[in-house]
Amino acid sequence: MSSATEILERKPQNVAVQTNPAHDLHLIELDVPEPGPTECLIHVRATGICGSDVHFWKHGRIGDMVVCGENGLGHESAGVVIKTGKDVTRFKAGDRVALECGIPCSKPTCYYCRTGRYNACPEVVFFSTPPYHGTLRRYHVHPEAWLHTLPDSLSFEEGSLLEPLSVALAGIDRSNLRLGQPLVICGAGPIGLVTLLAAHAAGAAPIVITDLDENRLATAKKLVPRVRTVRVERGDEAKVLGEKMVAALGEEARLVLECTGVESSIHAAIYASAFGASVFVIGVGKDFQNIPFMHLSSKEIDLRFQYRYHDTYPKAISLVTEGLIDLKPLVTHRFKLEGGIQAFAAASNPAAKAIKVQILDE
Ligand SMILES: NC(=O)c1ccc[n+]([C@@H]2O[C@H](COP(=O)([O-])OP(=O)(O)OC[C@H]3O[C@@H](n4cnc5c(N)ncnc54)[C@H](O)[C@@H]3O)[C@@H](O)[C@H]2O)c1
Ligand SMILES: OC[C@H](O)C(O)[C@@H](O)CO
Ligand SMILES: [Zn+2]
Ligand SMILES: [Zn+2]
Repeated sequence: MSSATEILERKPQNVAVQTNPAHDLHLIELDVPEPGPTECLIHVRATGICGSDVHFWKHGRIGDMVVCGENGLGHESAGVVIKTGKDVTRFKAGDRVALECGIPCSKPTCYYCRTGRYNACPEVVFFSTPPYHGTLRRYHVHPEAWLHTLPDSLSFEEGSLLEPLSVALAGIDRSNLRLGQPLVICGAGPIGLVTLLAAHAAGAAPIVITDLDENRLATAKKLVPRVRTVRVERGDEAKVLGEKMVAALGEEARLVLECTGVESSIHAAIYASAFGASVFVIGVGKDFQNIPFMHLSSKEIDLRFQYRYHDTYPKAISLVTEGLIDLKPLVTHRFKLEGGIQAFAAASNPAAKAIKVQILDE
């Protein structure tokens, strides 16, 4: 028996981490699914916890994506193919893969799929976004088309971190960041930090990063020593905070990558911006937010947004394998699959000082 299929004998329990409308985060044991003709059965070896997983658990919704029943979490995953459907051509048992978790319809009649902007597909199945289950489970069936070969030089953890890196790359790409461009990043959570790594690789200079949390700013400095940090105090007035960002950058910002989704941080980003600047919001937050409308208008500031990503995995894999981006230092906590509940406790408790929590299975 190959080592890939031996796992099913050794660990037949398909343990998964789920939430529900009662915010009851729990482990459950599911049947091992059979792959369809164009699907692969994956042994999920590493899954990172995303802020949105915590959100679906604690708040039961992100915008109009609402937890309505039992909902498996996790969409930052990498693993090993253990079985293939009869029509699968690119993978075999034993192959190491990163999972791209947004599965668009891919129909030629779908404008967004046909034109390549498949993150906008209205029929997308995004694993872990209600009503679809997530990949935080031992065994998961995934369409062949949305698996990416994980080079041997990359660990499963790095494979799972390609997902938040994808978010950052999509934002950076659409923001038109240029070599030598001064940049402000708001928020030094995993998304802000991955954005920092990518912006550093892309040649932004100088770079300022903000956060409320001193520990996260210290992590930013460790990752990119040349970054300039601005500590935000709760209750800081947005205009004053904007001035602090300008002082740290040495000029008014022409581009801000906003990675918190918090209203006051978006305001500060706007006040830090020059005439004609772009404030590019990657963070997600409250359904309705106020904006300093006349300030945006009189300074012709573009307020733009990013929703997930398309075509970023191959780029993300190249950037990591070529040594331009090192994702490994982002992982601060590791748990076994059976410790999934404790993993979520660490990811959601600021006192644990976690950046990226990983759930691993051998
Ligand atoms: N657009 C997308 O497709 C996409 C994809 C993934 C995640 N996200 C979103 O990106 C955001 C960041 O994700 P994350 O995993 O880094 O979340 P996180 O909550 O771990 O990090 C957010 C950081 O922002 C900091 N922060 C909060 N208020 C602040 C303020 N006023 N000023 C400066 N910093 C402040 C927090 O201290 C924290 O370090 C979240 O809203 C997440 O849901 C968006
Ligand atoms: O990384 C992808 C994000 O977490 C998802 O888009 C989530 O915010 C909503 O489904
Ligand atoms: Zn996510
Ligand atoms: Zn489509």
